[in-house]
Amino acid sequence: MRNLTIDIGNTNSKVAVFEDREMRFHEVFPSIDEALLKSLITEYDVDCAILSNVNHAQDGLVTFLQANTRYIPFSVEKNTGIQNNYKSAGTLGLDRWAKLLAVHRLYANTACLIIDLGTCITYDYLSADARYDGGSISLGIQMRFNALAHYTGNLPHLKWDRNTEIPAGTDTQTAIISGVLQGVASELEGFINQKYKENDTLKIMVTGGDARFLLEQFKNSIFAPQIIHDPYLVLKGLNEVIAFEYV
Ligand SMILES: Nc1ncnc2c1ncn2[C@@H]1O[C@H](COP(=O)(O)OP(=O)(O)OP(=O)(O)O)[C@@H](O)[C@H]1O
Ligand SMILES: CC(C)(CO)[C@@H](O)C(=O)NCCC(=O)O
Ligand SMILES: [K+]
Repeated sequence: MRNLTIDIGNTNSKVAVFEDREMRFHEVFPSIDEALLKSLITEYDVDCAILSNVNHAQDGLVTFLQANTRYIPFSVEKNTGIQNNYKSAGTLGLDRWAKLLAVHRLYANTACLIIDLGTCITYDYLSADARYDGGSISLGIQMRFNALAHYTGNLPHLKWDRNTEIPAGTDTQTAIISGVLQGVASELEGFINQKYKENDTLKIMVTGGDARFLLEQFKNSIFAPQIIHDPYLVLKGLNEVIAFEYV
């Protein structure tokens, strides 16, 4: 069975086609429209489709998928066996839920801290016995640069270059870069350490457009061997909903 999985984020949209659990196609787009979906559905002879959208609603896309595929509505009701204790399950981001479903399948019986460095940075912990009690939502890297410029009179707007090392703050420009990047690095270390102290065998699953920042910062840390980079966690989780029910 060929499944079209779609992850509409706040910056980019990610699309993948799976044949059962094998990924056949993957691409990142600034946005997606019916023409794009139509070409994918035809080219890959898609059977089922599933969508997570944490951006503004795009009802047209849903209507299109309903008409042209076997469309599977995604919600937290689609559950492969996680005990979900999030108190506002109805407002839990579906991208976060999809990642939990993915690690539940990929690393069953293993405690996982999922860190997504996207538009926002999110932290979600799934215990070895598949209990989810929630996590944290924090500002993304570029968003921090944007906010410093937006809420001040004197700070310039900097577009983050992903290759920059954390500088010493010796002038306005480097002071901002240092504050943002060292701030994120310290935050990541704090969240990881907190969980690592509870369980030093946990896996640290890293995803999102800025994942490489974490990989680079912690490549020599004690928990480096436990870090796993998986850019496709949301899409794999979406596919798992279909694979679990229909394969
Ligand atoms: N206007 C913007 N606001 C926030 N981040 C931006 C913006 N433009 C580019 N970015 C970059 O994109 C990153 C997030 O998007 P990216 O696609 O790389 O990750 P993502 O995991 O797909 O995010 P999302 O799923 O939230 O769209 C940001 O951290 C930043 O580096
Ligand atoms: C936190 C984001 C923006 C991360 O993409 C998304 O998961 C979302 O919109 N969540 C809704 C709030 C919540 O997860 O409780
Ligand atoms: K909002």
